[in-house]
Amino acid sequence: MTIVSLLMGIAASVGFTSLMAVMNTQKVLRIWVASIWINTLGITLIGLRNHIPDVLSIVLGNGLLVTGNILTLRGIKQHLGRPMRWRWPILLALVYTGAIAWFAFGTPNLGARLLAGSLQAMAFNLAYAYLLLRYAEPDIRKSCRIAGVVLLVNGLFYLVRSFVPMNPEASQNLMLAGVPVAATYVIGILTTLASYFALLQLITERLMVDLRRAARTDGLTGLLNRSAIVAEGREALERCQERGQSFALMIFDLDYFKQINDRWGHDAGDAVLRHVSQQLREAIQWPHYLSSRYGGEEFVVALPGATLDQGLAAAERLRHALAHSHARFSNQSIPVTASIGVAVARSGTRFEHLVRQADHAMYRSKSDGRNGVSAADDLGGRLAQAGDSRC
Ligand SMILES: Nc1nc2c(ncn2[C@@H]2O[C@H](COP(=O)(O)OP(=O)(O)OP(=O)(O)O)[C@@H](O)[C@H]2O)c(=O)[nH]1
Repeated sequence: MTIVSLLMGIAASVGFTSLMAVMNTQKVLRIWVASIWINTLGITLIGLRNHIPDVLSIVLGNGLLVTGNILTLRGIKQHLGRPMRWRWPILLALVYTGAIAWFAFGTPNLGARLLAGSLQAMAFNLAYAYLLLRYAEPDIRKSCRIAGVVLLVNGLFYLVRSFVPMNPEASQNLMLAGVPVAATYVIGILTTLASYFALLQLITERLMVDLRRAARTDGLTGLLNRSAIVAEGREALERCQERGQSFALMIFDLDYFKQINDRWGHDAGDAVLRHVSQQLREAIQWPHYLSSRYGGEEFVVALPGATLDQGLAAAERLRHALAHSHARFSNQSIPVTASIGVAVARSGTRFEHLVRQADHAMYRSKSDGRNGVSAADDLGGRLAQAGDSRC
């Protein structure tokens, strides 16, 4: 059984390590790989009981097992985006290792050591399960629920194990502890295997969420990309039309952006695009809006539920914020303005048509001197024009 545990530990450690090479964006995997290797080393030392000094086998072996559990806890907390408070786990580890040492050398008692081992494993597994079931974010909830249940079962298994009677003849030798204790070790191998699979599927779902997010996000600004705003904008527009709500859309294009690139360089241009996206996030002030980088220096913002006046007000806030803030790049201060067009959906308007209407309005802002806001043609023409164009 010791050999089976050891082989399983090595196989899991090697498997997780090779996964880490492929999924190198998943930082939490490194923590779990370390925890699995440490657990495997702990099991190996305990298994070598008759070949190495007791202090290495019993004390260090158990100390490594509890250290591995602390690292697993750290990984789960990181996975859930929660801070780790080290004090309690470390205190528990010290008390546990001290108790093991006491029941090995002070008052030798194999039964007490097995009980302490079961209780610490139970405490950690129940803590993992609680965290996963209680704090999962919605987009990774499915894997957290499955893993939470697996680890809960693992924790309950260790609770039951703490009541399993030991062969009184066993003295201090775990290998003679009797069939019921041996059976719990076999079941323990299976539940540990299940918990490794649970960790794996946590990582897999997180990876899928990250990939889905990357596929809909513009890498430079973190806003939605063009295909995502079209898909999500269409859905939002349909929902508003079904509920009889209005829906405003603004499109804006930075003014003379080519000159920024030519004068300060392409990296400075990128810094300006990031600055614009930051100003956009602060200025829009509308619930559930969708914002995107639609093309090179062109942005689209959808405002579900907004009327034309509300869309124009948001556009003017943004225009003003941009015109009165400079992007910073390498100690340089780069001025930037935008020309904005706003359109509002009529019943039956399609999203692409709304974008075209807003686009026409935006070009009117351009031809009227830039750094301004215009409403789509059938909505009253140009409404605002700031006089402080930077060029
Ligand atoms: N730095 C940087 N530049 C980009 C990016 N995407 C597009 N551009 C540049 O954006 C510039 C757009 O230039 P134009 O279409 O002439 O527009 P403009 O200079 O803003 O002039 P107006 O729109 O008429 O005010 C081009 O020089 C593109 O190379 C990007 O991701 N980063």
